[in-house]
Amino acid sequence: MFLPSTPGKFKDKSNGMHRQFYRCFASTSTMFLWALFLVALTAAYLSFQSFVDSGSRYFSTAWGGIQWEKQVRASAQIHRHNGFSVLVTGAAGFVGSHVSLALKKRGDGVVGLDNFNNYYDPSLKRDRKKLLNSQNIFVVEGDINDARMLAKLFEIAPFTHVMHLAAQAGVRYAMENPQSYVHSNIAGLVNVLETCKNANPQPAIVWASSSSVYGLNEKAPFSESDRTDRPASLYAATKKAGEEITHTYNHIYGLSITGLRFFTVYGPWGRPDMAYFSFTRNILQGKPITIYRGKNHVELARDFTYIDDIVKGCLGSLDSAKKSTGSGGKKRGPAQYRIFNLGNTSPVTVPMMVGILEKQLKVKAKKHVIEMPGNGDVPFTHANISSARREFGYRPTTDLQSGLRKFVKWYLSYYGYDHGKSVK
Ligand SMILES: O=C(O)[C@H]1O[C@H](OP(=O)(O)OP(=O)(O)OC[C@H]2O[C@@H](n3ccc(=O)[nH]c3=O)[C@H](O)[C@@H]2O)[C@H](O)[C@@H](O)[C@@H]1O
Repeated sequence: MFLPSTPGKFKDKSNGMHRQFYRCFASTSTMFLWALFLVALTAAYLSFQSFVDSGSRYFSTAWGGIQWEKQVRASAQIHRHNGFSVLVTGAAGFVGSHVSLALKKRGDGVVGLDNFNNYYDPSLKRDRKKLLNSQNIFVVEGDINDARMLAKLFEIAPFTHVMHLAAQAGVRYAMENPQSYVHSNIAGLVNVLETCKNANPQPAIVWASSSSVYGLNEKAPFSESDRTDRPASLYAATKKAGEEITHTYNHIYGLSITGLRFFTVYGPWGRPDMAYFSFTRNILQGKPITIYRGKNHVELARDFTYIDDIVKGCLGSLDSAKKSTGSGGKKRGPAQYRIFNLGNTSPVTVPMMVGILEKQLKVKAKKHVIEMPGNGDVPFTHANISSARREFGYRPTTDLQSGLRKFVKWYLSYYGYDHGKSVK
């Protein structure tokens, strides 16, 4: 039975209606029907609630519950004077795991977040997670597109900083799976920013852009003020879009933002999809490697940057980041917006990189040299790092030879000479 919401109208109805109403309730069968209706209503409500509560299932991850909240809270705990509480997205990733460990080591609170997707062998991510767990860093299994989960994290732990490293990486894979770049690097980024903008207090955000935003830029070395409007891959385009998107959140909501353009980061616990890593595996397995070459037989070159130098750059960025000025979605004044190159400043050609690997692995590579396919690659990268040096004393100290030595040592201890065969 529908009861009008306006009492006046209800009163205007005749007395007959009151009698009808009474008779209706007096009948036992009607009462039984009412009871059934109420039971059905309650059941429907409860199942709707449980559907809403299990929203995270949509992202095929598990989060929530008292135990989970306890772990988040403990992990976010700060253990040094004036320390930070940092949410690290992509914490089971290459850069994310290293940055998380470094922050924890100096006494900052760290909560990791990762969706453990299978872009590359997830068992490597699981092992990185184990490493973080052994240092009392809790890694939440969740997706940056899950707004409810992110809001919950901020409710439990008022993070001072967000180190946003979760992304769909890789330049050439963008041709195979373009949507994954939009999903993580655009939609996911916006979701992280939305959460940060609504947080009270708002955290300062440091996030990973990419050297690939320089695209077809030919002026070397690359400076932050150089053109970045000619990306050569969808990956680069999504990172460039991220720079514009973060700018709007800085402008409208007063979020403090620092974007870091990483230059081909390598090292222990690295990404198996990257050339130095897959070359190592193939060389050890006696399989051929494909070396791309530019037009007119020009060798490709990269400003390979060792992971420890990148970690120093990330921590320097966090330490020099000013506070966000807004709160609860409202801007209170202008906030800091920065972009830095984090490179090594000394590009090395790909054949030279292969030569270093051959020496350290003591195995000759079976090289297959082909013209660079039109797949989004750029011929060379070279960072000008004077901005980061000025701002927080960024000074890379590891050359490719020493860095690859450390990588090879790790690779052999992790996979062994033969285990490489079972790796994807
Ligand atoms: O600097 C960056 O911002 C980017 O660095 C790397 O991208 P890339 O420099 O292309 O790194 P690799 O995929 O390891 O390639 C390194 C070089 O090896 C070459 N290469 C790659 C693969 C291959 O089979 N053969 C080959 O010659 C590439 O053309 C490139 O010149 C990362 O994969 C990106 O996620 C990151 O954003």
